[in-house]
Amino acid sequence: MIHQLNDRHAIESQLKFIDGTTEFRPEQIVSLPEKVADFPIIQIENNFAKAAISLYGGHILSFQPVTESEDLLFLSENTIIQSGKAIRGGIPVCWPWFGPHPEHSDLPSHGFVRNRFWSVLSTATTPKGETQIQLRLTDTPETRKLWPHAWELVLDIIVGDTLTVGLITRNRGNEPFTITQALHTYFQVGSIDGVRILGLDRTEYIDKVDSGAQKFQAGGVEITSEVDRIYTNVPPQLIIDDSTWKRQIQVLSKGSSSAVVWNPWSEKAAKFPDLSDDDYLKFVCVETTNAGPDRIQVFPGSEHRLESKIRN
Ligand SMILES: O=P(O)(O)OC[C@H]1O[C@H](O)[C@H](O)[C@@H](O)[C@@H]1O
Repeated sequence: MIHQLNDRHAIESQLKFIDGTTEFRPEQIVSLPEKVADFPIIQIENNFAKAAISLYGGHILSFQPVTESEDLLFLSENTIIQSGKAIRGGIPVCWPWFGPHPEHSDLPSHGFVRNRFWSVLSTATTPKGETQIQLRLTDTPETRKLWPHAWELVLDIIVGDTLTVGLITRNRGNEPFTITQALHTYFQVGSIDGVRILGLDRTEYIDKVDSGAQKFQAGGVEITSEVDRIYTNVPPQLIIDDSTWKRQIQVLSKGSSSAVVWNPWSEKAAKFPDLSDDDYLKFVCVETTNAGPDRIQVFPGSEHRLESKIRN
């Protein structure tokens, strides 16, 4: 499979497929479905940045501009790469619902595309020399049991000095459907104590740690305990100000009016088998979403693009 992917989609000295089971943190691969012989990872290195993308989950694992000594994304050392399990870290794709299913608690949290293998639609070099990758996923009889709609998802990724991630939802059925979703980015930080998220001052949020109470943000967001919030009517630019590593990461969103900020803090993190006990100090999730009241209706034959641009 890796061989075929490289034959069709590799770009010389810029993009290649490697086998995650042997070449990318193989100790984290726990089990794979029998018919999948390997776990393909796209490795990108161009004049602007390095990145890694897993076809399992359509999941960006790493993005490090050449100007940076540390990856902008956090990926847990303890992540378990296993069929049916979501990868902890990077940019999970939550779709077609964010969080628990609104009616059926037995359905998977954050939808069902985090643990499916995406296919490669195209790879290309842009005129500027950035690398563009498009991944694709469509409905199957199995997904229609979970969500009875016909759809196509395209994950449109550009690796340059900025990482651009566009998640395009197309309705291929005969009726409109409504989605919530997230590009659930785990940002790596020097230490959570030195982090302030800027751009959310004077916005309202739903506090999931306080039974969904509606609250008002005053000033930058500092994280000193468990935080799980859906901010509504957010501006298109947020900044993660990291005083420990003296860097600011910008997050620019389109097709979204909400953002989720999440850190599980110590007690909850200790219960996650795929996080080590002190990992909560090393990341903050600032997620580009359509969540809470920010729901998107997609009509037959039309599409919606959720976009997040990340740069330092
Ligand atoms: O553990 P996961 O299913 O990946 O979810 C991780 C977190 O994602 C989001 O940030 C939600 O707001 C949280 O409530 C959830 O705990």
